[in-house]
Amino acid sequence: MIQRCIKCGKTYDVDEIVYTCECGGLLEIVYDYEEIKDKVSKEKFREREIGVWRYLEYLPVKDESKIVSLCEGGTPLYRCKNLEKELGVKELYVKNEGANPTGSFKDRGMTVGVTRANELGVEVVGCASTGNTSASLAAYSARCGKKCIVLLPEGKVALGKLAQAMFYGAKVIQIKGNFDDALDMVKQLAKEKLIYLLNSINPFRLEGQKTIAFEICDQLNWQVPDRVIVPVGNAGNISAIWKGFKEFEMTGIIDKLPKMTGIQAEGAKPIVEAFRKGAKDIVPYKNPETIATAIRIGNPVNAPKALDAIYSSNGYAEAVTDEEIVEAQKLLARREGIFVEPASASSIAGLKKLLEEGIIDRDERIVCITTGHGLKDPDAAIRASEEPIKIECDVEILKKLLKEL
Ligand SMILES: Cc1ncc(COP(=O)(O)O)c(C=O)c1O
Ligand SMILES: N[C@@H](CCOP(=O)(O)O)C(=O)O
Repeated sequence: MIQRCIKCGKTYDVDEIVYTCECGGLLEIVYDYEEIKDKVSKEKFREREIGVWRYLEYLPVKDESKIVSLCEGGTPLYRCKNLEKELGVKELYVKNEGANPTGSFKDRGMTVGVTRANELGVEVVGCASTGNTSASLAAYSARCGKKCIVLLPEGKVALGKLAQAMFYGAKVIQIKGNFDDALDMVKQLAKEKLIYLLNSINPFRLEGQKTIAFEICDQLNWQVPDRVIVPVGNAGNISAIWKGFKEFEMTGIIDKLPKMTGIQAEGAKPIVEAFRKGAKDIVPYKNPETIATAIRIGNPVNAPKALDAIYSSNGYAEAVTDEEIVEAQKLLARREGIFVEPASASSIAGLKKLLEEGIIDRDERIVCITTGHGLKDPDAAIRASEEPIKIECDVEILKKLLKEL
């Protein structure tokens, strides 16, 4: 197992604390896949609880006694027949990552990233966040008694997420800037070795997130979807999921790969713009803006990995408006009973748009990833809903209202 630069190929020992290559390239964890192939089987996976650690052989952990877990992963993969009818698509699933312990997919990354911190014996962990990363890191660091500092863009973090980071006991710092500014600041702390950085620039964290791909295959009884649609912000998740599918293919668990499709918000879409030009690099947004605060990111650190996932898989990238996001959020709640936060609904909004544009074939087997729970952002949900009706304590009035249902 080594850390390898995706740009120049330089390798680093796994025990070295390094976030990017000296050439500036992103790092990834590379394993001996022949060795993994000999150790794993579909039957062996099934002997373990479903969740991140079912796929232990693919995870960068040397000392299992150091694992920090809150039973993450094992999230439901819902077949969505009502939406299939509504949108006119043959086979649609939603992988609901809001069902994780702190309500987002970040827990998959944190169980591995914080385990890594535990193995290294670091005392202070930190991150910049639009909310979910901080909630998750605060919980996992509490679980193993580490100090935690989180930097948030003031006034732009959904209430539920802020409450979580505060309540789990992290040192919460709000800055007068956006997420990208906050990330620059914590990167500096990490460079000076003052914190162990657990944003998705850390390749160990992404190893946990790739288990979304493993679980999708497992839950579909080892069939592979034609397409996976993912909301994109800092672009770690789509990159990690793609790595997961590739590793399952390399080790003989599956025999095909899905088209990776990334969805950004209209006001924060540097990856979509790069994709439209066929470029490998993005032009960052200085002032990203969207109701989906989780993906309000102008300079996604994992853009090179995400663009590679999209190009190599023959996938696609599209942007959706805030109105389309809210409409999709309601659709998912009202047709399927799945309540997600706005950023999560962008995968559904993107699906709808790409079907209408004829980019997605209606016969495809599709998995949309919904990344965070609806209760993370109660303000957004209330703003998008009708006011509750207020009445006197009179059952006759109530009966009249019942008839209007
Ligand atoms: C709910 C939610 N959805 C999507 C994203 C985007 O994921 P990524 O940054 O890995 O692209 C994030 C955070 O980044 C998030 O919190
Ligand atoms: N939406 C994210 C933004 C940070 O992304 P990360 O994957 O690099 O930690 C958040 O929840 O903070």
